[in-house]
Formats: sequence, C-alpha cells, structure tokens
Amino acid sequence: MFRLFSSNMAFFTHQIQRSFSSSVVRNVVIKNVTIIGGGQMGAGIAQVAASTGHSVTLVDMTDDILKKAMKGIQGSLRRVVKKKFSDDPESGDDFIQKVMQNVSTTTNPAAAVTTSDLVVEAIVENMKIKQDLFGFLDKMAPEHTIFASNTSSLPISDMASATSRPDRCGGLHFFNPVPMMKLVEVVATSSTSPETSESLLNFTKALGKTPVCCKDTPGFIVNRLLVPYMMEALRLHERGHGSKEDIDIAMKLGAGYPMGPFELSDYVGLDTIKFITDGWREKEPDNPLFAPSDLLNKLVAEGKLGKKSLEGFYKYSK
Ligand SMILES: CC(=O)CC(=O)SCCNC(=O)CCNC(=O)[C@H](O)C(C)(C)COP(=O)(O)OP(=O)(O)OC[C@H]1O[C@@H](n2cnc3c(N)ncnc32)[C@H](O)[C@@H]1OP(=O)(O)O
Ligand SMILES: NC(=O)C1=CN([C@@H]2O[C@H](COP(=O)(O)OP(=O)(O)OC[C@H]3O[C@@H](n4cnc5c(N)ncnc54)[C@H](O)[C@@H]3O)[C@@H](O)[C@H]2O)C=CC1
Repeated sequence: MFRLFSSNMAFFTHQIQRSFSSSVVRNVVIKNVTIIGGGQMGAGIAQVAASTGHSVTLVDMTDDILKKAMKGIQGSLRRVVKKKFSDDPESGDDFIQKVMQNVSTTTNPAAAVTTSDLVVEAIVENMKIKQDLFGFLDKMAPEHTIFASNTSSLPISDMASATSRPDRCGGLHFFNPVPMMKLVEVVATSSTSPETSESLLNFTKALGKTPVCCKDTPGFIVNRLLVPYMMEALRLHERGHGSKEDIDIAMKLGAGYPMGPFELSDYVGLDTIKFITDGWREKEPDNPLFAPSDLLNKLVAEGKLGKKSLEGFYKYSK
C-alpha cells in the first residue's frame, strides 16, 4: 500500500515537475544574456545585444582579456556612432555610455549564469572544451535558460548531449564582424524544442539581424560553402597557380567579394579555419574539399593566426 502510494506520489510529482518545467520553458523572452568567450565573436555579440537593450554578462578567463574585449566594444561602438549620430555627436556619446552600462564582465561563469535567460558560448572551436563548459553550466543555470553555441562547424547536438536540457539547446551562428554582418544562422537539432527555436528566432530579430533556419549539419549553410572556397584558394596558391595578392584582387574585382579569400581567412583566424577543416576531415577523410594545406598548418604552428595576432598571410599593425 505504502509502495503504491509512494510510487503514485513519485509519478504525480514527476508530472507536476514536467508541467512546471514545460510552462517555464515556453516562450522565453530573452533579456539577460551571458556570453562566454570575449574574443572577436563574443565581444561582437555582447556589443550587439547590449546595443539593443539586453543586459549582458561577458565571461572570459582573465581580467586582461575582458579589458581588451571592453576596449574593442567601445572602439567598434565609436565606428557605429560616427555614422548613426553624425549630426549629433553628444547623443552618440550618450548612446555609447548606455550600451557600455549594459555590459558587465566576470571570470566566474557559474555566477554569470544564475539569472541568465540565454547563454551563448563563443569560446575556442573544440568539442571537448565546449562540452565541458555546457555540462558545467547546466548545473548552475536556471531551468528556463537556453544554451546556444556560436560554433562555426561542430555539431550542436554533441554539445547538447553534455546537458540535461537538449530541448533548450540550439545554435546561434553569427558572422564576423558581428556589428556589421546582418545574418544569424539559427540551428535546431532533432531535440531542440519549437519553443526554443522560436525564442532564438525572436532574439535574433530583437538584435536587428536577419535569421535563417538551419539543420545541425557540418558548417550549416554559409561555412559549408565558404570554408571549402577559402581552402581551395589556398591550394591554388600552393600549386603555384597564383599569388595570394592576385587571388584576393581577382575574387574582389571579379566576383564582387568584399574581401579576397586570404584577407578573409586572416580576418576569421587561421586557427579557426584549421579547427574547422581538421574536424570535418576526421569525419570525411576522403572528401577533397577538406584536404589539408601545408601552408595553413605551418602558419598556425608559428602562431601566425591572422589579424588577431597581427600576422597571418599578411602583416597588420594594431
Ligand atoms: C567563420 C565563421 O564561422 C563565419 C564567418 O564569420 S565567415 C566571415 C564572414 N564575414 C565576411 O565575409 C566579411 C567580409 N568583409 C566585409 O563585409 C567588409 O570587408 C567589412 C564589413 C568587414 C569591412 O568593410 P570595408 O568596406 O572593407 O572596410 P571599412 O571601410 O573599414 O568598413 C566599412 C564600414 O564598416 C564599419 N565597420 C567595419 N568593421 C566594423 C566593426 N567591427 N564594428 C563597427 N563597424 C565596423 C566601418 O566603420 C565602415 O563604416 P562606414 O561605412 O560608415 O565608414
Ligand atoms: N572568427 C570568426 O570569424 C568566427 C568564429 N566563430 C566561432 O566562434 C567561436 C569563437 O571564435 P573567435 O571569437 O574567433 O575566437 P577568439 O580566439 O577570438 O576568442 C575565443 C575566446 O574564448 C576564450 N575562452 C576559451 N576557452 C574559454 C573558457 N573555457 N571559458 C571562457 N572563455 C574561454 C578565450 O580566452 C578567447 O578570448 C569559435 O567557436 C569559432 O569557430 C563563429 C563565427 C565566425
């Protein structure tokens, strides 16, 4: 009798928890956003979210990195404001101040997620590190919090599997530079709930971006087309069929791209391009689109990662 009562109670409690949890997760209006990783993408996402009235917490591993990120956000806002408030610089200064006030920083990810509606990870392109992060934050974040990844190439479902909330995990793939690029790929896995997808779509619209829906397939839409193109440019150069300068000029003037493939690779980060292609090659070793490049491997081994390290295919000044 007691066993029946207790098992009924357990069932009843489970049902209450389920209905409570589904009512909590429905229609999450995203106000508080935690961004993990204050590199070029995380800082850009933080800037855009803060500029559109969201309360943002930016997390990275050291205070120095976070200081650099905040400096970068301020510099980028100055560029935005120059255009937007060209007739009224004082309002531009006020805008920058307000946006900066919407961003706080911390090196403590556990504390950062306690009031978060959405966590966006923009850390290094490495599955194990992303899974460890999601698994850890899953225990710290409220029930309703949505977890999103800005990964360029890794399966969102593998990251979601490290959490107890795969229905509240999805992809939000932004483009570099985030303040300028209008697109966000919103990625749903087979476990992402329709409510989560809707919340993510609404969030991207609230940021003033245009979303497209993507399946959780390698590279989603843009990178599946763009990264093989960049790698093909590299191989063309390695075969001695064109200098990097000429290839860049050719694609800008002949195909209307704003940057040539070498300029763009430096802009994205050569480490990121290598992480992406190495990962895809592991899965499809015979696919010629994912063939390695000795030149790319050499530059990354030398720490020449592109614009962010001031040298890649080209040299840059600060
Ligand atoms: C790897 C992945 O997973 C996915 C990816 O992101 S792939 C990469 C996708 N990105 C691209 O393909 C970028 C291609 N490049 C471009 O679109 C352009 O070169 C660019 C927008 C980056 C810069 O434009 P540009 O005309 O070459 O240079 P520039 O004159 O310096 O900038 C143009 C405007 O953008 C603004 N701008 C550029 N970067 C900015 C930033 N980070 N913040 C704010 N404003 C910025 C400039 O202030 C300038 O504004 P005005 O027109 O008012 O002067
Ligand atoms: N660079 C690009 O053009 C694009 C990159 N992406 C993706 O965005 C992610 C980030 O890329 P970038 O910003 O370019 O890299 P980045 O190297 O500029 O920045 C990564 C940041 O994450 C921090 N970090 C690493 N591990 C961390 C951890 N465990 N906790 C907190 N912070 C941590 C690093 O200190 C660094 O500041 C990657 O997954 C990348 O594939 C997506 C779209 C475009």
